[in-house]
Parts: sequence; structure tokens; C-alpha cells
Amino acid sequence: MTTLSVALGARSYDVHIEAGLLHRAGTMLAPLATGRPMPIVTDSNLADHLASLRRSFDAAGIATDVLVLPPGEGSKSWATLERVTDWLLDRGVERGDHVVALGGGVIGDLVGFACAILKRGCRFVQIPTTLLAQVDSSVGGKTAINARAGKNLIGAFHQPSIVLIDPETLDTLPARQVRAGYAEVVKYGLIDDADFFTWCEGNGPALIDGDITARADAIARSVAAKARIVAQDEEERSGMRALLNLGHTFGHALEAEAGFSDRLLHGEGVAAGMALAFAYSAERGLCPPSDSARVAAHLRSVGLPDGLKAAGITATGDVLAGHMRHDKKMEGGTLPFLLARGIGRTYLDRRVDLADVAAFLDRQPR
Ligand SMILES: NC(=O)c1ccc[n+]([C@@H]2O[C@H](COP(=O)([O-])OP(=O)(O)OC[C@H]3O[C@@H](n4cnc5c(N)ncnc54)[C@H](O)[C@@H]3O)[C@@H](O)[C@H]2O)c1
Ligand SMILES: O=C(O)C(=O)C[C@@H](O)[C@H](O)[C@H](O)COP(=O)(O)O
Ligand SMILES: [Zn+2]
Repeated sequence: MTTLSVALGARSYDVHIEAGLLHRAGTMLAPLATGRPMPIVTDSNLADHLASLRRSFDAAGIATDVLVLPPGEGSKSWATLERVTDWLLDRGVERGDHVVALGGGVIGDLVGFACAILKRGCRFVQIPTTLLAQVDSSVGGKTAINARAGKNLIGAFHQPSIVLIDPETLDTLPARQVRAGYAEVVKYGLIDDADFFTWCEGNGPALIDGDITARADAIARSVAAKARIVAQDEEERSGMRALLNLGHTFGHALEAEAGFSDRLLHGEGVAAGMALAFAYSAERGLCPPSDSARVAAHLRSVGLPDGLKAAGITATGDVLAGHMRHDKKMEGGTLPFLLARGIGRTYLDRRVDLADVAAFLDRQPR
């Protein structure tokens, strides 16, 4: 088993990664059991993994209660949040109790936020089952739902007590979802690890095709990178954690245009967003055009969108910039932007003019 730590003082926790770990979750979580049934929240695509998890809890003598939600981004909503919090309150969940989030980033973000606000905070456990959640969303404590005005606009920082990652759960994940999660893997290479991007170019196709070693390696490297960044800037105050937002200002705008629907998955928006961030950096003379072309080529080669056209977005630059004005990084009316001086050389630029970004977007092929 690989165990990585997210070092946050009193809020520190471990992330355990091992094939088959789901079947040992009961033993791993037994120290957190209170004698009352442990609540598990999941979505309806996870019946088989839920059954495995419950068997492992039964074997460890832990009773469970289960809430099954509809799958998809639409569940990151006020209505579903109310459903989760009412369900937890009906079960008499106390502040010291642990709620298990079994699923992808949607379940993790939603349940994490419910736990952040339930009785002003109860504990939770992340058992991520998508590649995206295993490499990114289950670690770091960003929790949220979406608002009419945009993505993740209602949320809180709330760290889990433990994260259990079983790469074998990815065996049932549809290929499109694997590819979308892979975009966040590539992100770590583009941020500050050019060698890892080269690793992605060599191993990405096998990872997507199901190579368990490549998947486990990518998960461990991604979690280590995220834990290192989060430990330095837990609440995105210094600019360090903002690096994890590479491609997201563009990506969230594209997701908003697609109505936060299956038309464009989060990871697909991030892929197109990263390609746009590199193209914009290259256009401004900050980044070698060859690096920008290399990023786009790799994303294309694994079937991810490399820009507006591939993402199916036809909106004007002004409309997209309008979405960006809701970005949580806005400061005094300006939007700090993640740009790149090259592969592995992402930085936060505080002098970007949104009108210039809009004009750049208008020049992109539709
Ligand atoms: N908190 C963070 O730091 C953070 C980081 C990245 C993304 N996110 C958020 O995560 C969300 C996207 O997460 P996601 O890509 O995991 O999407 P998701 O949770 O919607 O899961 C994708 C789909 O896969 C299904 N699924 C999950 N696990 C499965 C499995 N093992 N086998 C078969 N089907 C399975 C789900 O039911 C769903 O239909 C977005 O809302 C995004 O904003 C948050
Ligand atoms: O953990 C972070 O910090 C990230 O930015 C990770 C992102 O991949 C993730 O999509 C996050 O939810 C985006 O955060 P937001 O603050 O832009 O909503
Ligand atoms: Zn993301």
C-alpha cells in the first residue's frame, strides 16, 4: 500500500492507495466507528462498489445506512444538498461522526460540503471511484455545489479525515470518464513537473486503456503533487494553490456554456482550458509556441478536446469572459490568470485584461 500524508497540522490526514483496498475499507475505518450506523452517500452508478464496501463493513462489524443519489453534475445543487443534510439530520449524525462519500468528484464535493455545514461541521471520509476523484478532488478539502451564477460558487474548505483509493474501482469506469480524469493528471505535469508531462506522453494511452500500473503510478504522483501544494496554501490565499486551477478559468466558462451537463465533462473543460491557457501564453510571447503545440497534440492524441471547437463551444469571447467574472480568484475587479512560460512553468499572472482574453477567444476556431 502507498500512503501519502496531507500535512496540515491538526487537520492532517493520510491518503492510502492500493488495488483492492475497497474490500478492506471496513478494517481501515473501524477506528472511526461510533456504534451508530455509518452513513454512506453514493450515486446510482455505483451499486457493485457499494455492495463490496458494505460487505467489508459487515465483516468489520460496522452497521451502515445508505443514501443513493442521481449521478451527474446536476447533483451539486441546493436541492440535493438539502436532501443530504436532511437525511443526515434524520439519522441523528453528530459532529464527531464520519460520513462516507463513495463516488466521483460530484459525490465528494457535495457530501464534503454537507459535512462542512452540518451542525457547523461533522467529519467525513473520501472513497473516490473515478480517476478524476482519485487524482484530484478527494484530496485537499475543496467542497462545493454550483450556483446559477457558476461553478463551485457555494462551498467551504473542509478536509476529510482519511482518503481510501482503490485503483481497481476504475475497471468499471466508462472510457470517456477515464479520459476526463486524465486531464487533471496532465495538469500536474504542466504546472511544475515537465518530466511528469513527458511521462504522460509515454504512458497516457496505456493508462487510459486500463494499464493498472500506469494508473497506480499516476494516482500516487498526482496525489503527492496535490498534497505538497495544498500543505503550503490550504485556503488558496498565497497564490500557490491557485496553480491547481490551471485551465479552470477557461474550463469553468466552457462548462457553464454547456449547462454543467454531460455535453462537456469537467475534465474535458479543463483539457480545453489548459490548451487555451497555453495558446494564449504563446500568443502573448510568454511561452514557446512549440510547447503550446505539444500540449494540444498530447490532449488530442488521447481523445481530449484541445480548444473551443473540439469542446463544441460556439459562444463569443464576451459571453465566455462574462462567465469568468464570477471566478473566485477575482480581486478588486481583476482576474488573476494561470498562464505558462512553458511546460512545467505555470504561474499566476495578475495583469491579464479580460477584454484581451475575450478577443483571443474570438480568434479561436469554432
Ligand atoms: N474538490 C476538488 O478539488 C475538485 C477537483 C476536481 C474536480 N472537482 C469536481 O469534481 C466533479 C467531477 O467529478 P467526476 O469527474 O468524478 O464526475 P462524477 O462524480 O460525476 O462521476 C462521473 C460519472 O462516473 C460514474 N462513476 C463514478 N465512479 C464510477 C465507477 N467506478 N464505475 C462506473 N461509474 C462510475 C458516476 O456515477 C458519474 O456518472 C466536478 O463537479 C468538479 O468540479 C472537484
Ligand atoms: O484543489 C484545487 O485547488 C483545485 O483547483 C482543483 C481543481 O481541479 C478543481 O476543479 C477545483 O474544484 C476547482 O476549484 P475552484 O476554486 O476553481 O472552484
Ligand atoms: Zn478540476
